[in-house]
Amino acid sequence: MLTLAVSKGRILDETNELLIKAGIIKEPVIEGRKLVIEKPEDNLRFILAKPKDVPTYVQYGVADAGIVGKDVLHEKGKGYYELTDLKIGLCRLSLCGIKDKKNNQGEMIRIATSYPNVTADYFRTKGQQVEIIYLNGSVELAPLLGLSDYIVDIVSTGTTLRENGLEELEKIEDITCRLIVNQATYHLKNKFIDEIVEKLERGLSQ
Ligand SMILES: Nc1ncnc2c1ncn2[C@@H]1O[C@H](COP(=O)(O)OP(=O)(O)OP(=O)(O)O)[C@@H](O)[C@H]1O
Ligand SMILES: O=P(O)(O)OC[C@H]1O[C@H](OP(=O)(O)OP(=O)(O)O)[C@H](O)[C@@H]1O
Repeated sequence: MLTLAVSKGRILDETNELLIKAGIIKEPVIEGRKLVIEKPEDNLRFILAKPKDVPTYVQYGVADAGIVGKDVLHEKGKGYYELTDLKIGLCRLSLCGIKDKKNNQGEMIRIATSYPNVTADYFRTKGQQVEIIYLNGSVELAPLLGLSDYIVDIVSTGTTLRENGLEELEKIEDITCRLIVNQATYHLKNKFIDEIVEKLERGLSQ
C-alpha cells in the first residue's frame, strides 16, 4: 500500500485525469470533506492536502509520494526526491506591475508576493536589493493600492492582470506539477515507485 498526497483545489481534476489515464486508479479521487481516501482495489491511499502542505507530508514520510506544483516546491525547499514532470497545472511565475508605470529612482523597490523565497532568489541573482512583502492571496491588490511597486505571482490566462490594469514584465519560471517521493520510501518501496513512474510516463505519452 502506498500513500499519495494530492493537491486539493484547481489541480485535482487534471491529477485525476492523469492517474486514470495512466491506469493507476480506476475512479477519481473526489474532493469533499473526507481527507483520507482509501483505494484498496488500487493498493493506494490518498491524502487530500493543501498544495503548500504536500511537500511537508512527503518530507516527514506520512505520505510516500505527492503531486504538487513546481512553484510550491521551489518555495518550500528540499527533503524529498523530485521524480517526474507531470505536465499538468501549467502556469508561470512572473514579475508583474502596473502598466507603463515608472518607479522613483533610488528608492528601495517593494515586491508583494506569496512566494518570498522564490522572489528573494530571483532578485539575489539579479544583484538587486528589494523589500519583500508577504501576502496570502489576491496579491494583485498590492500595486493597485500602493502597497508595493511590483508583484511576483502565478499567471495563467492573464485575465487577473488585465482586469486590474497590470502587465507581465518578466517570466521567472514555467510551472507544472511534479511527482515527489519520500527519500526512505524511494529506497524501501523502489519497485512500487518505479511502477507508478512508468505508468505515469506512459500515461503522459498517450
Ligand atoms: N491560474 C493558476 N493560479 C494559481 N495556481 C495555479 C494556476 N494554474 C495552476 N496552478 C497550480 O495550482 C496550485 C494552486 O492551486 P489552488 O489555487 O487550488 O491552491 P491554493 O493556492 O492553496 O488555493 P487557495 O487560493 O484556496 O489558498 C499552484 O501551486 C500551481 O502549481
Ligand atoms: O492568469 P489568471 O488565469 O488570471 O490566473 C492567475 C491568478 O490565479 C491565481 O489566483 P487564485 O485564483 O488562486 O486566487 P488567490 O489570488 O487568492 O491566490 C493567481 O494568484 C493569480 O491571481
